[in-house]
Amino acid sequence: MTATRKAGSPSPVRQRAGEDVARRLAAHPAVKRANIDTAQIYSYRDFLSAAQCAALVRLIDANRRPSTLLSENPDTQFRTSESCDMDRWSPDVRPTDEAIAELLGIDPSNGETMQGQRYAPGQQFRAHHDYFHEGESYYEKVIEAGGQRTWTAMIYLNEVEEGGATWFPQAGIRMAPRRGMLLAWNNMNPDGSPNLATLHEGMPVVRGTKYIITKWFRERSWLRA
Ligand SMILES: O=C(O)CCC(=O)C(=O)O
Ligand SMILES: [Fe+2]
Repeated sequence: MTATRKAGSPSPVRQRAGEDVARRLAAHPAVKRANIDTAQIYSYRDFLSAAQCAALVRLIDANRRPSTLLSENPDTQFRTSESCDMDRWSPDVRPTDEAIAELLGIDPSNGETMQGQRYAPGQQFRAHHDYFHEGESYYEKVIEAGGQRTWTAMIYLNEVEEGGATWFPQAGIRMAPRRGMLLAWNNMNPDGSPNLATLHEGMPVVRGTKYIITKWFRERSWLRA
């Protein structure tokens, strides 16, 4: 694989989304950019308080079901966690949901439903891209509502005794879960085409349980009027 290989088409709208959000994050005193230039990856250490994290963990425990994948995958071990949708209008969810959109400066309606994820020991989410792959059978359908995914935001809700790091093998970044820490990255290149270097995985939990929330943003409004 060469660095010039393209994973999809460029887009002025997604180029703008990359620039606008990056400018906003760069101006935020609590946000740090990872020291790499192949991808835009940012962290914010204490984005949520311990109490906010605990409340979201309780919601995940109450609503979890096996996680799913968009494309059929013969590897049954690809994503073995449990997930739940977090109702954006619920008073327990709305402040966090809106705070993420506000931090990134993205219209909340571009955000998909926030998901909670829970990984028990041995559970993982193998290396994948969050963007939609052009040419996949699901592509036309998912693009209809909101278009391509641009930014991902993720928040760790607890500390994990061992394992469960988020690893970007191509970018060379590995983040250990830390309660309250938010990670955000642009899934696109500067020209708005999908960025192969955003490949990432949720490594297997070894000891403890890992709780996170994940929020994916689209290039247009995802909510239907
Ligand atoms: O569990 C992780 O650290 C990564 C989760 C992830 O990649 C996702 O939910 O898209
Ligand atoms: Fe992901």
